[in-house]
Amino acid sequence: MSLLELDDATVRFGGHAVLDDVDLEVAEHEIVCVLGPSGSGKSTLLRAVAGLQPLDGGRVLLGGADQAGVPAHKRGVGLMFQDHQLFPQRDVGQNVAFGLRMHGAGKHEQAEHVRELLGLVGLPGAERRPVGALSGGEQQRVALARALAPSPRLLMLDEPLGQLDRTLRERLVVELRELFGELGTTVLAVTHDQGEAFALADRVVVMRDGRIAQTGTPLEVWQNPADEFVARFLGFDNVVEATVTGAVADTPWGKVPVPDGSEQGVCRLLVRPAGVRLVPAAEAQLTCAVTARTFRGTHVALHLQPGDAPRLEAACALREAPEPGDEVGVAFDAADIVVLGAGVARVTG
Ligand SMILES: Nc1ncnc2c1ncn2[C@@H]1O[C@H](COP(=O)(O)OP(=O)(O)OP(=O)(O)O)[C@@H](O)[C@H]1O
Repeated sequence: MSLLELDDATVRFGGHAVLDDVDLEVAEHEIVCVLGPSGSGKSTLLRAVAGLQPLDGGRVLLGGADQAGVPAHKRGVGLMFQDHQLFPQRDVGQNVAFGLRMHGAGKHEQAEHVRELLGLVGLPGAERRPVGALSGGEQQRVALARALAPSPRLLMLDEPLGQLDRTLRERLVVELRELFGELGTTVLAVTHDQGEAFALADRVVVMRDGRIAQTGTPLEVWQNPADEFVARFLGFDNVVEATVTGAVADTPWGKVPVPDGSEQGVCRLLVRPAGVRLVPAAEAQLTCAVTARTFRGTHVALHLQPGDAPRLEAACALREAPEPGDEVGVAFDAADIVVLGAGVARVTG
């Protein structure tokens, strides 16, 4: 049975549905990340589950029980917000113990549990440190320990690493995943950063205008974005109109191969940058001018201009990367080409 179930959940503000008939299930021990542009309804979804936002329609069930009328503090869910909301005048230990005191734990029991939690989040012995003297990453860990303290059956994180710098975020996200795995915590997190969602989640849910645009494992969503909106949200820009006949699509870039079993007819087509290969002129399907190249650490991103057809983004190894102004030959790989489902292209925020 699912630990959390949303059943046609709807929230309206001023007549506009900010959550629009949302169905979602989160299994016990699962880590689900809700991803979407600003304003797509991610925080509203969390608030509705937490009991901080009443529903205008549908149901939220926790452990199979309808939560209608159940106040936030009786739902057994933990919430951690972006801005940590620690109590600045209290020390680390008092902050972490806050939720325990609310649950009536004794002093000794509290101290023992706080010690354990601070060890878990990588801040052993930090009980007496003033919160104001901690770095952003340390504050984040304290906020996490505080949210975990009452052992919530569901932990909800709203942009948990939003304010931290990139290196710290990348490290913490790995630590969080390990920690949740060890503890068997069920997690529903929201973020607008796909890297964070993909690194943290067992399953991602992409939201658009209050609705779920796609759900799947990070790999499924990355490999097969459901539509143009999801593809563009993930940062893919090589999307054009095409007509698929058999194993070939007619595109503004010429004929490109598509995977076996692709839907036939007029469609939107995604060519992932990895599917644009630089080849010698004799093998080229298309000739392009290199207009820009950006070093991305693991690869080089190239902007290619093929005559008057739409610009193409390609990815290649540093040692093979041509210079801006060079002419290159291009061939396409079916494995990195996706026939997208119908969906109107628009990414906000
Ligand atoms: N209390 C409210 N009253 C009126 N409108 C609201 C209220 N709360 C949220 N909204 C609107 O609902 C929409 C969704 O907001 P929500 O905060 O859920 O989006 P989000 O995806 O979490 O965005 P962000 O990533 O910017 O936090 C936005 O258009 C927002 O302005």
